[in-house]
Amino acid sequence: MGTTEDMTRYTHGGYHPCIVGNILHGQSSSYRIVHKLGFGSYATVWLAEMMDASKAFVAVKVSTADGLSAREAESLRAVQSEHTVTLLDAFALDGPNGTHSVIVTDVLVPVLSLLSSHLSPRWRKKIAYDLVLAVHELHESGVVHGDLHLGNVGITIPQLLKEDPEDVMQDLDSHELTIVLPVDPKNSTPSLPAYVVAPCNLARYYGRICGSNDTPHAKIFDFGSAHFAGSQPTSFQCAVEACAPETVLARIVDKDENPPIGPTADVWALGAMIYEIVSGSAIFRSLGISALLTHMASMTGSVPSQWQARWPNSDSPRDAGAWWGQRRDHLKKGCTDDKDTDDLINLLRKTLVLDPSKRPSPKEISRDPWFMGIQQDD
Ligand SMILES: Nc1ncnc2c1ncn2[C@@H]1O[C@H](COP(=O)(O)OP(=O)(O)OP(=O)(O)O)[C@@H](O)[C@H]1O
Repeated sequence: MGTTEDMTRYTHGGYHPCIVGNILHGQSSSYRIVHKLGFGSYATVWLAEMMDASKAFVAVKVSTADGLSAREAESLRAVQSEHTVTLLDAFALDGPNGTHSVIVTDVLVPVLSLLSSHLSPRWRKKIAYDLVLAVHELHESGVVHGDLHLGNVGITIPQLLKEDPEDVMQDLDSHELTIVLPVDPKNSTPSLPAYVVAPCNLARYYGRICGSNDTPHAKIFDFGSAHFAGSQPTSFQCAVEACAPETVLARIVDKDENPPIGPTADVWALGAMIYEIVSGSAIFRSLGISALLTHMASMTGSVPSQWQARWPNSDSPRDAGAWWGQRRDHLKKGCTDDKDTDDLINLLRKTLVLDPSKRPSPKEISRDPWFMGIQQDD
């Protein structure tokens, strides 16, 4: 993905042409757009100031006008917990490209933008623990996230509410704007914004005002693929680094365009996220989805009997102990000592199990010895 969204998506059914200074009128307040936070396939996300006495900063996610994100607010309402992004407002916005679902939430610092910096093992473990609790709470509410990966995890930044809004704006990067000027004036259309804005670097701001000594508090966002257990998501998304084997099998071998995604796929993703939080890199780095099955079998050692006929090279000999042994040093860099590393590998091998019915529940994961010490903080 580039640093700004794909311009061709500013069309009917696509992105809303937001620019800095726009005011959006919600149900509980109005919001003045002051900067860009990010963008995805289904939305642009903006830093906005509430236009009330609080002048609080919020994140405003303006979805594409294809209706695919219409259920995000509904799922979020069902799961509100301290480990999911806080829903502050939800409303519809009519514009030149159609009707967009808008949700307003608290501002989070994307965790991926922080992982490369020096972070203590305890910091990493606390993030992992928050995610386990998040998935437990989601499943208790009957909701499956359906697209869990570290790109959808952020750290809260309560300091943002305490700082003077003018100081915050001064401390954030200045706006990097690219003018949108069609070569042929006849192609000018209200579907396009006057300019596109590069997202601000919230991680740098966070590093400056919070530092890495703070105890982090992680939350999950992007509920665009969330659905009630037993139903289907409106859109299929699967991040290669956290996609469950049953989903890969259905997609690649059975050619199912919209495979069912259940709670156990969230648990697989949890294992993949914990690996990445500690080691700093994804468990199946730089692989395409079609290569995943072979690597998953090497990691686990064998393929469940019910899948053997459909799994590529299912009967090749494999040594899962050697697979984990090769990654031990890498994982140890994010752990406190040898025991901590061994406990982590035990937890990962218990969680990243091919057969979905044999994976532990998030509650069981939260009681794992690797989390001892962190559990007592809660
Ligand atoms: N609450 C938030 N606080 C800060 N930044 C956010 C917040 N929500 C989203 N973002 C930023 O905007 C980006 C896009 O958001 P999101 O993932 O919700 O959109 P999407 O279109 O549903 O994405 P995808 O293509 O992954 O489905 C995120 O990667 C993140 O950088």
